[in-house]
Amino acid sequence: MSVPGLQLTELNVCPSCRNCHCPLPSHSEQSPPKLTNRCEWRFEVGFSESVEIKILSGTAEILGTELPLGHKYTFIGTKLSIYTHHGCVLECRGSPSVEYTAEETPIPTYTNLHFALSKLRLQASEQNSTSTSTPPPASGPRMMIIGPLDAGKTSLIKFLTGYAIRQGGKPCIVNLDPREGVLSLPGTLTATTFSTIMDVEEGFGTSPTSGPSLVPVKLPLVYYYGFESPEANPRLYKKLVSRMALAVMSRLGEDTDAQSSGLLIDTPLQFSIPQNYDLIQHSVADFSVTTLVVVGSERLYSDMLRRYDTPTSSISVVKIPKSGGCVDRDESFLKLSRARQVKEYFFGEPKRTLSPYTMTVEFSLLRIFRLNDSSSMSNTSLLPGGLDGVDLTTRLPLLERVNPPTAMLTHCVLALLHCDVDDPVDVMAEASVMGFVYVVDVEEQKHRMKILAPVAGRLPNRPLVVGMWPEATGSLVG
Ligand SMILES: Nc1ncnc2c1ncn2[C@@H]1O[C@H](COP(=O)(O)OP(=O)(O)OP(=O)(O)O)[C@@H](O)[C@H]1O
Repeated sequence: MSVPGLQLTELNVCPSCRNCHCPLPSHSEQSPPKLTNRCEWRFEVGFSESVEIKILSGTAEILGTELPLGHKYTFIGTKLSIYTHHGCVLECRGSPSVEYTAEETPIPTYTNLHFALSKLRLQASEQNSTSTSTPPPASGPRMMIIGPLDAGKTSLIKFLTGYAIRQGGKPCIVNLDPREGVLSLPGTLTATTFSTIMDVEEGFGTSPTSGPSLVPVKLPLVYYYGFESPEANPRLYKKLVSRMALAVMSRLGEDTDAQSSGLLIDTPLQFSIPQNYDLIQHSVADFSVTTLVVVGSERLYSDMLRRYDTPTSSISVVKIPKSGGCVDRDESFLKLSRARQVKEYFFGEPKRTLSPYTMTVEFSLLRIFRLNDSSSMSNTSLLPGGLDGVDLTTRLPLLERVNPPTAMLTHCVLALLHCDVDDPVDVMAEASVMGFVYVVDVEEQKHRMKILAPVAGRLPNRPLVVGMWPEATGSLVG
């Protein structure tokens, strides 16, 4: 039971000395969990708890990132595992809501996949070092991971990224899943070149902020999609994927190391649904994918084999089992996780607090656009124009001006785009993102709104776009 207002939670009573009222942490300190070789210690931590973990001896890693001895890691609102190749002893302070040791783990399979990719990287690198042509002729593996919901796609990407970095690689991570933001907010598609260690407490790490960080920050290229699923607006989704592929390819062409390290592409669960296989086709073509990895679905694997494992295709299709540690995340967990991502973008996290800046802006100085949801036009055959077989969704503009802004925007996140306010809406929709602002309040009567921005200064004269994802959060201010 907690005390209202003080957010104090009841002390966990130690099971070994029922009445002593000592919190579990001190006891877990006395008997630290010991892991034998090739074991995973899986744990889950709620959003109202925190767990501190330290490796006391041996070797251990979290999704491919090695944990140094004696460093304290703090986890809040997460579901993870610590794996050891050779055994380790760890200290755990706090009480995870779930924790157990698993001897059956897919990590050796992940490791084999890493070494297969590593061989391809080495071949590309050797070829590039002997060639003088620009751009470098050989590319490392371009791998796309597909699979159903919570199959462990993102975890496998993190693992392969961690191992590639440990071998001195510079893989480019492309996130095509708008449900979760990688180094950005949910609702975005991103591409980031990773050459330094990931922050295991934060998932992939942190993007540039105005605060100091122990782990080197990464600079992502961000596009705003603004919906939860690619099915909500397939036209915009495909445009952004093509735009991103173009930018990524030209970036890799300028960097031989990144070119040899190749791509790791994460995809949303909708790719695994048969009626959306054209999304796989589109992304495979745009990114010139060479390896398609299917996680946790026999049917999807067999469908992909039929499509891509043909004598004329140069794509290899690989099957990877779903990890027993993958947990279904319920909607409330995911919602809290998204709200935390938005809050951390503006206010930082306990180890690195940020000071956002609140400003009041007149409506006349703002150009706000709303993304159109083309799924609302799916019944076009019932409309007069739909009878001639023309898809009316292609006639719907991608963006629509919100003028004047209404109270509906309160507590929404707006993306500030890298383009001109007078550009055509189709150009705007494909522009990359400069940053995000949060609408604190809309004063309709006074024709102005209060905005929270991550840095101080005048809002640039650029278009602001609002979508449906991430959904409006509760108030971040006050
Ligand atoms: N070995 C493991 N031990 C503990 N938790 C794990 C393990 N592998 C994955 N998880 C957790 O399971 C959840 C689902 O995994 P992950 O995000 O990798 O799946 P996904 O297929 O990318 O999901 P989505 O379909 O939502 O994109 C995550 O919370 C992840 O941290």
